[in-house]
Amino acid sequence: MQLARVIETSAAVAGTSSRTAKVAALAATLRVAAPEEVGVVTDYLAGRLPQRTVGVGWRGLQALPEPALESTLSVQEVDEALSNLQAMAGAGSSAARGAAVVELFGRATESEQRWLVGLITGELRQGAGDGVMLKAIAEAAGVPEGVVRRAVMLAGFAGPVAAAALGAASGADAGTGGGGGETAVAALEAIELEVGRPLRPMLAGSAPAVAEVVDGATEVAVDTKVDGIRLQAHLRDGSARLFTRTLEDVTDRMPEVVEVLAALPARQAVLDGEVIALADDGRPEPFQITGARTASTADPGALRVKVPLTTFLFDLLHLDGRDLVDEPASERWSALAALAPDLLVPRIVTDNAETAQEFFAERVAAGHEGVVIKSLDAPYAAGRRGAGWVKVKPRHTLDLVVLAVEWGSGRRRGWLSNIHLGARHAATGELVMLGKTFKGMTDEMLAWQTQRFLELETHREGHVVHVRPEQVVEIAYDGVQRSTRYPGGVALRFARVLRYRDDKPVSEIDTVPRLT
Ligand SMILES: Nc1ncnc2c1ncn2[C@@H]1O[C@H](COP(=O)(O)OP(=O)(O)OP(=O)(O)O)[C@@H](O)[C@H]1O
Repeated sequence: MQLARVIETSAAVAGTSSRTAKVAALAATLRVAAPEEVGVVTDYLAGRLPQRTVGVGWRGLQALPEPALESTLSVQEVDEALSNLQAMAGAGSSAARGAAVVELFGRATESEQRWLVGLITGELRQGAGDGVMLKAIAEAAGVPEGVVRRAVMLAGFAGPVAAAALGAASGADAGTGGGGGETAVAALEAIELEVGRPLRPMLAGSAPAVAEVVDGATEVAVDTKVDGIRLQAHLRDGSARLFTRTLEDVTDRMPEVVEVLAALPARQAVLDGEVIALADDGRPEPFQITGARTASTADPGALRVKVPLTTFLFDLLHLDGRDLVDEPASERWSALAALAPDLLVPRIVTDNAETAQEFFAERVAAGHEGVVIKSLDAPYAAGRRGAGWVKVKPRHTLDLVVLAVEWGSGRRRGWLSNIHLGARHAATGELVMLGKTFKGMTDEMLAWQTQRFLELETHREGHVVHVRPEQVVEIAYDGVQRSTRYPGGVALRFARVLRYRDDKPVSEIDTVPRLT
């Protein structure tokens, strides 16, 4: 497939707010991609680089060669060129890398150059969110969406799943007319959990109060919500590999966590949990401390002494040859409790709303973020924030993205201060401004954000610095009010900054909240 076709589809998806039209455009393109390239095409349309990084950043893409006049690049050629670049990232000289960039970009037209820069720097804004992509794969391969969702959970990414589904469908479709669906289902069902390969983590829905979830009739687990970093651990024969919520391998950063987990009495296991820095008295450190520790790749030997991490586990997805994802939560917990009794997240099981409320209050008083209330019979399911896990926190918060920032005045002269906040539109995936805030920032934060946002600057309008929408910020607010000023029709009441988040990609920020 020509790269131009992918770019055309990407523009069509970004250009419509209709979910159905987005799905149709994506499915039509996936259908005509050759089996060996459909995985890469899917990744590109999701704005994801299959190589994840290629050792070339924004700066390395500033001075590009003259664009080609005619479009000739194929998806496969681009993929090969990017794989070569990645291989050079470790070994090759920067001159050789520069030459490879010039060679690839010299063959690209102007719009292809622009699009490739977006792909490589991770800033393509094309509106092909996860849900839309899953639906498109299901439609193109003629299989139920649930089967695709499960395969993506287990494989971690949509690309390989599309390759399996559509590779199988195209093989079987020839002449049989419609037989592709069944073959594709079989191909998708053959995708299994693999110890060592990260799978998508289960996420939580949210509720404003414990009493709305605990109804007095059904027993549920009420877990402490530990405010650290999500961690998925894969144990194999005495070694452990650690992955973040976004499936990044962070094994080398957390030797003390590796040691604790590798010592568990299992040959093979996949564990889900949270790591956090605790103070000497056992109270959680502010999130910034855990965040800085886990983001740092510098000297883990020294960091583990200065800011040791404590591991809390809350789920077990595989144990010694047995997949547990489809088992009820209570079974998974029992197996986890037998395997790692000293690492369990503190929890109670109750059907009583008052008991749950007391536990919630006690956990919050102990410095934790809140609770996650879990159905005892739900399977482990990623991809949809459902009723299986519901989080309750003591205040309203949203994870938003910074769209622009204003130069401060008075005491804040010289600092970038008032940030413009964007949420994602639930239907279109576009970023929508919800308001501004300069509240809640410490001097340290002001200094940090001034530097950070100057790095992300795209252009200026008067005292407003527009930035690439990459920095996620957690905001506390008192309510949502109607607004004619902002395009989403709503604005946040008394928004204030809690912290900047680097552990969450912009694709997962919150959607525009409803009026409260
Ligand atoms: N006991 C627990 N069970 C499940 N998740 C927990 C638990 N303690 C802490 N967490 C964290 O809470 C998150 C669940 O909330 P959610 O799925 O909404 O993720 P999130 O969007 O990162 O939310 P938040 O910003 O509230 O942490 C998990 O990703 C995990 O990192």
